[in-house]
Amino acid sequence: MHLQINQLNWSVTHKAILKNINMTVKPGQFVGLIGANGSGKSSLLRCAYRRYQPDSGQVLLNQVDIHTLSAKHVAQHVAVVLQEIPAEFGFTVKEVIAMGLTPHQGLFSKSTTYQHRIDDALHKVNLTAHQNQCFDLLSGGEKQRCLLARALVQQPQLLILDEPTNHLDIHYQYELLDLIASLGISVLCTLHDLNIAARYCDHLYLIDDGEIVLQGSPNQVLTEHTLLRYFSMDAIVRQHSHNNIPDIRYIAPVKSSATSY
Ligand SMILES: Nc1ncnc2c1ncn2[C@@H]1O[C@H](COP(=O)(O)OP(=O)(O)OP(=O)(O)O)[C@@H](O)[C@H]1O
Repeated sequence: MHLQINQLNWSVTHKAILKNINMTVKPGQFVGLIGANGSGKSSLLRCAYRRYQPDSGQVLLNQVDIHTLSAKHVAQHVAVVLQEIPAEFGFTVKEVIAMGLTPHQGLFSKSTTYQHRIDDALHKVNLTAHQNQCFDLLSGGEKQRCLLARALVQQPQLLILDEPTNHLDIHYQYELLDLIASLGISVLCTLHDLNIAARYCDHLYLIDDGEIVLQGSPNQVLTEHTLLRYFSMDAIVRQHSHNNIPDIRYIAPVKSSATSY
């Protein structure tokens, strides 16, 4: 799926949050959106999956304006995993995952395909043993994996993820991103861990105060200069010898007006 964002602006109570955003996610591309806290990453994702209506500009899915498409049509092609984990669901893990099939109901309900998709997603996120447990009783990381499984059963062509590694231990951070990368679908994903962004993303967009200020390959974007200027971090950036991607070693935060104690 091809996602194109053109000259998008979005504001809240006259405060501009997103300013003239241009962005492309090509079919099969894993695109990372990085930036400091409050820079506009989640807001941009919300515009991308049509939760927010921009003041101006366009979000195009395969060249069609997303706001001319039905919610059901969008949900059949785009799956979203957010940072916020629902507090009180009252459903079992399996039931939560089955909710991902709602946009396809009628096509798959009660069929073996329906069951197979759920079983496959449970297996992929290693939650088969928890399938009949109440979602509310899962750990934070297990909830995160369950919500990813709910997105996987949708079999989306575009996956939008807001900090998918939140709550995950280091093993599951890598395992889940390996899984997402192996799907071969278009991915737009916010990430705070820049070494993980370097490893998994084909292309990065760096947002600062609502504006895209840099874009390119991880090697082009993740430089010592970028880390100092946009993240106020002194760091040494080398290249991994085996895969040529940036390897960031942080030294110390640089005190700025935003980080005065
Ligand atoms: N609905 C809203 N009403 C008012 N302000 C908002 C709203 N949504 C976002 N903002 C503001 O827009 C700015 C960007 O917020 P956003 O959540 O997009 O940042 P972010 O880059 O995702 O941050 P973080 O890394 O901390 O998750 C923040 O200053 C936030 O307070």
